[in-house]
Amino acid sequence: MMIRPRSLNLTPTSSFSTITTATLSNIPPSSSVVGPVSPPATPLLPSSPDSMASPSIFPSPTNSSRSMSIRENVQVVVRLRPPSTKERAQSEEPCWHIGPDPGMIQQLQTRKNQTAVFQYDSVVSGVDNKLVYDTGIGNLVRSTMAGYNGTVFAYGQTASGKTYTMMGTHDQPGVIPRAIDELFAYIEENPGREFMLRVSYLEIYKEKIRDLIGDNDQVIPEIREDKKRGVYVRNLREVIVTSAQQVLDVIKQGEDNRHISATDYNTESSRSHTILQIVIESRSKDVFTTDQGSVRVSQLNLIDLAGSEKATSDLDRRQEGGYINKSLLALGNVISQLINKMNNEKVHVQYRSSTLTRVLQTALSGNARISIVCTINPTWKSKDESLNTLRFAQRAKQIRTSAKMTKINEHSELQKCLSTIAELQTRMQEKTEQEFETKERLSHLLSLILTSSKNAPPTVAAVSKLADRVVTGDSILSHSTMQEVFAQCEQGLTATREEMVELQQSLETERKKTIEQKTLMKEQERQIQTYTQTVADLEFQISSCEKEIEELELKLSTSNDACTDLETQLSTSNRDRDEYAQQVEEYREHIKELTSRMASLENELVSSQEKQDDLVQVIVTKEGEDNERVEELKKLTESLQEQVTLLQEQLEESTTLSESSSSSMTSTSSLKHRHEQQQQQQQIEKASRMEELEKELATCMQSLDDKTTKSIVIEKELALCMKSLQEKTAELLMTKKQLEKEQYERQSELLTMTIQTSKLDDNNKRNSRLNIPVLYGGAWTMIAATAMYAYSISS
Ligand SMILES: Nc1ncnc2c1ncn2[C@@H]1O[C@H](COP(=O)(O)OP(=O)(O)OP(=O)(O)O)[C@@H](O)[C@H]1O
Repeated sequence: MMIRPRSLNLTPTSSFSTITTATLSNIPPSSSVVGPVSPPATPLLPSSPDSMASPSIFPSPTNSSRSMSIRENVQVVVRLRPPSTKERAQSEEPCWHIGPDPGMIQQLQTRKNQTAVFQYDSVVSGVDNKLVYDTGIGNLVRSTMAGYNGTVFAYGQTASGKTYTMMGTHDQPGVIPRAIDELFAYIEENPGREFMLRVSYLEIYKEKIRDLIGDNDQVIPEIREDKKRGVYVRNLREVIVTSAQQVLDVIKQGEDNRHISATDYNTESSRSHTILQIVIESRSKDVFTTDQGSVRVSQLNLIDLAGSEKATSDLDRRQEGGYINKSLLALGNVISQLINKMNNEKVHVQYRSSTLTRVLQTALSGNARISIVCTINPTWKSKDESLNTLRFAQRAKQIRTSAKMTKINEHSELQKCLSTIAELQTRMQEKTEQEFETKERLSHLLSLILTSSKNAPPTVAAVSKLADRVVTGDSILSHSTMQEVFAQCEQGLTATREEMVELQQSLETERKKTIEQKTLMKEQERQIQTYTQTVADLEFQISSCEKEIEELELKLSTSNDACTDLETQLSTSNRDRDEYAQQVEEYREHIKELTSRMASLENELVSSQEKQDDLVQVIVTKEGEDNERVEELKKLTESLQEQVTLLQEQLEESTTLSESSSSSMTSTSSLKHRHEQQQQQQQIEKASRMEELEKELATCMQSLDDKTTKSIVIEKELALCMKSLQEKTAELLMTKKQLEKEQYERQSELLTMTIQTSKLDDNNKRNSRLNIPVLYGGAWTMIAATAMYAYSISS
C-alpha cells in the first residue's frame, strides 16, 4: 500500500503570527491538540500571509527604547517525502497518515493497535516546494527585509528530502531560490528605501567551519562573540549582491566546494551542514523620516543540515556520520535546555557543545524568527528515525522567540557605501559643471566665428549707428534714406533669423549630446560602483597576496638556509654514503663467505648424521643377529638339558633295574654276572655319552659367553662411537649457531647502515633529486630477510 498524497488545504493564514509589542501573556493559549502528543501551537492570528509584503505592516523605524518585536513560537512544517522508485519497487509499507485535522500526522495502526499522533503548524507531502515555502517560510523571509533576523532550516534523517526542500530542482525551486527571488521582489516593491545585501556561504564539516566561497588556505573562518553582533563567524568572504542571479552564482560557486558523497542511503548525501547567510541593510531614501538616517540591519540564515543516519558500511562515511549525529544531538539538547529555561528552570544552555549550536547561538537565543522544515521518510523501515525527527519537531515547536528590529546609526556597510556614492556623485557633478561651462564658451566662440564669416551682415555697431541716425535725425530723413534704413534693417533681421535657426540647430545638437553624456554618466556611475567593488575585492586580494608574498619570502629565506645546510649535509652524506657502500660491499662479501662456510658445515652435519644413522642401523642389525643367536643357543641349551634330563632318567631307571635285578642275581649267578657286565657296559656308554654331551654343552656355553662378551664390547664401542658422534654434532651445531649469530649481527649492522644511507639519500633527494626507492627497496628486503631469519632462529 502506498501513501496517498493528501489534498492539503493549508491556508497559510492559520499559522502566521503577527507583529506585536505585546508581552508573552498576550499570546493566545495553545490550540486544541488531538491525540496523545500535544505541542503548543503558534498563536493563530488572522493576519494575511502577504501582509509582510507591505512595509506598512512593520513597525516604523524609531529610536525609541521600546523596540518593536515579533513574538511567536518556532514555526514547524513537517514534510513527508513521496516513496522513492526503489521503495516502490520493493513494495515497502507506508508508515504515516496525514490528517484528519490540518497540521496532524499519525503513525498507521500497528498490530498492537498503538499509534502516535503529532500536531504541528502544518504537514505537507508531495513534490510541491512552493507549498512548503508559502506555508511556513515566505512570511519570515519578507520580515527579514523589514529588519528582523530570520533562520530557516531543514532537519531530518538522511535521504528524507532536506536538500530537495532547501535547494529544490529545476522544475521545483526550493526554499533558497524562492527566498532570494522574494528579497529582490521586495526591493522592487519598496522604492522608498535603499537596500544593501551581502552574502556569505559556509559549511560545518567534521566540526570545522569552511568558507564555501572564500580561500580557506589564506583565512581561517572562526567563531567570535561581541556584545553588538552576538556570536558570528569571522573571516568569511562576503559578496555584495545587486541581483538574484548574483546570489545564485555565489551559491553555485559554494555548491561546487561542498562535501557531498554517496552513502548506503543516498547517492548524493550532504556530509556537512551548510549555511547561506544574507545580511540585509536598508535605509529610507527620505532623510526627513523619523528614521533620521538610521540603518536597519538583519540577517537571514538558510540552513541545510546534514542528515542523521545509522552506521554506513564505508569507514569515512561512518566517521562523518559520527560528527553529524553528534552535532544534531547537541542541537536537540540545546533545544530541550532552551525549553527548560523558558519554563523558568535554572539550566545552562550548552551552545558550545558543537560548532553547529555555537554558530546558531544568536538565532536560537531568541532574537530571530525561526522556521523549521522537518523531513521524514515514508516507510516503516525508517519508523524509528521518523519518530525521532517528529519528537525533535515537537520540542522545537515549544520554543518561543522574540525577534526585534535592529537599527544602527553608524558603522553600517550601507552607510559607508552610500557616503562613498555621494562623494562620487559630488565629484561627477563638479566635473559635469566644468564640462558644461567649457561647452558654453566653446559654442559662444563658435557662434562668433560663424557670425564673422557671414556675407557682410549688419553688425550690431552698424545697426546701432543707423538707429542713432534715425533717432537723432542729424540728417534729413528722406524717403530714400528711410528705404535704405529699412533695407538694412531687413537685411539685419534676415541674418539674425538665420543665425537663430543655426543657433537652434546647434542647441538641439548640444541637447542631444547632453542626453548622451547623461546616459554615459549613468553608465559610468554604474561602472564606478562595479569598479569600487572590484577595487575593494582587488585590495583585499592584494593584501592577501602581499601577506602571501611576505610569507613566501620568509619561507624562501628559510628554505635557502635549509638549502645551504642540506647542501653541506649532501656532500657529507655523499661521502658517508660511499663509505657505507664500501662497508656494505665488504659485509656482503663476509656474509657470502659465512654463508658458504655454513653450507659446508651443514653438509658435514648432514653426512655425520647419515653416518650416525648407518651406525644405528648396524647396531640394530647386530642386536637382531645376536638376539637370534642367543635364541638359538637358548634352544640348544634347552634341548641339551632335555637330553641330560632324559639320560639322568634313563640312568635312574637303569639303577632301579640293577637294584631289582640284584635280587634275581642271587638265583642265577651266571646270568647275574652277564647282566652286570651288560649293565657296566651300558653305564660306561652312558657316562661317555654324558661326558660328550656335557662337553658339547660347555662348548656351547663358552661360545655363548664369548658372543655375549663380544656383543658387550661391540655395545661399548658403539656407545663410545655414539657419544663422540653426539659431541661432534653438538659442536657442529654450536659452530653453526655462532656463525648464524655472527651473520645476523652483520645483517643488522648492514640494515642500520642501509637505513642511514636511505635517510641521507632522502635528504639528498630533496636537493639533488636523487632517486632512492631502490635503496628503500633494498632496506625493506633486508628487513624482511632479517625478520624471516629471526623467526627461523626462534622456531
Ligand atoms: N518531496 C520530494 N519529492 C520528490 N522527491 C524527493 C522529495 N524529497 C526528496 N526527494 C528525493 O529523494 C532523494 C533524497 O533527497 P535529499 O538528497 O534531498 O535528502 P537529504 O535529506 O538532503 O539527504 P542527506 O541528509 O543524505 O543529504 C533525492 O533524490 C530527492 O530528489
